[in-house]
Amino acid sequence: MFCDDIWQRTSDLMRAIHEHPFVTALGDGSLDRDTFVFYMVQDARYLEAFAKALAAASVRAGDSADAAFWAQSAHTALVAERELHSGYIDELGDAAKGIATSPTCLAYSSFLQATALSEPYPVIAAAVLPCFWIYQDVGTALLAKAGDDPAHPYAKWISTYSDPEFAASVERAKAITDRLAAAASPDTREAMAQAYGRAAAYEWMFWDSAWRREGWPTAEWLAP
Ligand SMILES: Cc1ncc(CN)c(N)n1
Repeated sequence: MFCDDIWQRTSDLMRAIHEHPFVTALGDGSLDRDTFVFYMVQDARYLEAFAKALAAASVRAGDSADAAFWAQSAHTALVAERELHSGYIDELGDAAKGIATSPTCLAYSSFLQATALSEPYPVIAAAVLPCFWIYQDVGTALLAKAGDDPAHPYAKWISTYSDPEFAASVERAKAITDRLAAAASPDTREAMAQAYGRAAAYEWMFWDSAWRREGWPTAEWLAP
């Protein structure tokens, strides 16, 4: 199956994600608050692009149940996930507005939007899959380590991505992607694997860019 294969092929990257200092500090609660807010600001912007890619998948889906799933997921990204973000971002108030969109956030968002606009439907499905699956994998691992402690500073983040309802949506996205891959030509299947791998790499880069609070190296000459 496509998903089993790709999970195997990206296992080194998954280990690096789980071991990244941003992720381990998120899990043990030691993550600096401003670093987390920087991440949340970037993520709120990223989610708009992600939701557009999901909406494109809905438009392109041949099957109406799949179309409804992608449209529902776009709604979840824009409403439920962003609600989680605004709770954390409100703490920073106007200062959040001054945080420039990072190069990595822009690159990942642009990749998803370009894929949504110009690639076949199965490739769009593969490109958005890491956004579901990797977050559920990380959320579940952090819950196992941190436990269900409401006093944990990032409890809401952990419970959002370890939620069984979110896990069900991941299973659905995987099932759709597996079905599309099974019916795809070898070239399309390879393009799906490339798109999945690229998005998974961007997932690591997104944590890393937040950890470094990545800015534009050109900022001293041109405001980003
Ligand atoms: C970068 C990123 N990737 C995935 C997710 C989970 N939808 C997220 N909120 N942000």
